[in-house]
Amino acid sequence: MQGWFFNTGLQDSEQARIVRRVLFALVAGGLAHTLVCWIAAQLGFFRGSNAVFFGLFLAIWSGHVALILFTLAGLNRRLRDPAMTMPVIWWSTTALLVSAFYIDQARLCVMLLFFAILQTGVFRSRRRDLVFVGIYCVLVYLAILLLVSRWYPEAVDRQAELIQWGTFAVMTLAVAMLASEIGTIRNTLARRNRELGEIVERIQRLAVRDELTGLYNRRYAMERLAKIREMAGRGAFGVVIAYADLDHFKQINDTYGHALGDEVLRRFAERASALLSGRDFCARFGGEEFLLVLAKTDMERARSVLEQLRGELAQEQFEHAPALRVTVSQGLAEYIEGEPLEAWLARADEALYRAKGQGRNRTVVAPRRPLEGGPVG
Ligand SMILES: Nc1nc2c(ncn2[C@@H]2O[C@H](COP(=O)(O)OP(=O)(O)OP(=O)(O)O)[C@@H](O)[C@H]2O)c(=O)[nH]1
Repeated sequence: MQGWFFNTGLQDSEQARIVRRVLFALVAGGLAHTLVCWIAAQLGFFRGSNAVFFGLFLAIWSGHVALILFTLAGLNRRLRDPAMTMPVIWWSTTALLVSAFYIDQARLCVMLLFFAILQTGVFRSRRRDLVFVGIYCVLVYLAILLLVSRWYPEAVDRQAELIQWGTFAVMTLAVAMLASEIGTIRNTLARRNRELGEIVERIQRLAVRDELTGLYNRRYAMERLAKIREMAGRGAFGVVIAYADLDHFKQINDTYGHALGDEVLRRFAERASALLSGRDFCARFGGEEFLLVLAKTDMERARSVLEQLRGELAQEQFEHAPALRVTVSQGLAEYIEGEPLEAWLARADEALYRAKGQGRNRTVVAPRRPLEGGPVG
């Protein structure tokens, strides 16, 4: 039972689409079936009284209505396939077969409706399920012929009926092969779609992220920083930026190899990301240079975060380089109201330059200086 029932979390729009489809399949299909049988009955091809005819179609329509009510009540949501494609196909095929038992001269006409039923599943069902229902229909159709020719030999032309059955069986096989072909195309399309989705996801990621560290790339970081600066410019909050540059990184590469250099870059990214929160972010600007943006922050807190980062990095242990100690130089600059983005970045860069010049492994704060031609807060 567990395989059949579970909650799919179906959306309401999807459920509405399913209800419309089930309604259409059962009402339109049911009407077509009833009409064909009714015409056959008017032509005297229905073997049975009016009571049998009405009793039969009352039973068939009760089944149709039950399936419709089941869907309208939303109980289909709990099925593995909420669209109920196969249950509807199995039920409609059975209804068709039962009516075919009573209709002698127009039996094939009634059975041809099976292809209309089958096509509702071609795009939605598994090949195997359609093959099963095809075999079921062909065999039960044969069983009906054998029973009718045994019980009512005067009502059937055995040879003609068998030829019609053979044609029906071949057509069912052809439709099953077509369904199989469509199934293969569907599977290929689904796989391609999946692959395409993954590629799009990767491209979107690459457009904003640095592949090695997973941090934002320079282009995206600059976009975000410009927006944050705008908000800060409206007096919403203070922002501090920091350039961070790993010390003697070339030497690390030369001594331990490029792979370990990459590992160092990743560790720095992890440490920095773990320390930042909310709107704060860290981006890789290229090589071993990073930009950290600390929003809603004053210089005191920013400095303490950056010092913590420097301290944690110095404690990092590397399995393949136990003696390695990684240090970083950092230059901080707090946003001054009205300051252009380039000037703000240049101040942070100058501070970093000074940190390097003063012997590295330190954090230097850029002085707040008046803007040319304008007051500074
Ligand atoms: N492993 C690795 N190395 C990189 C990557 N990108 C750039 N580099 C290397 O980073 C090194 C940067 O060296 P430099 O600019 O001389 O800086 P530094 O050795 O850190 O010296 P200072 O910054 O003055 O302390 C170069 O050797 C680059 O080849 C990368 O993605 N992975």
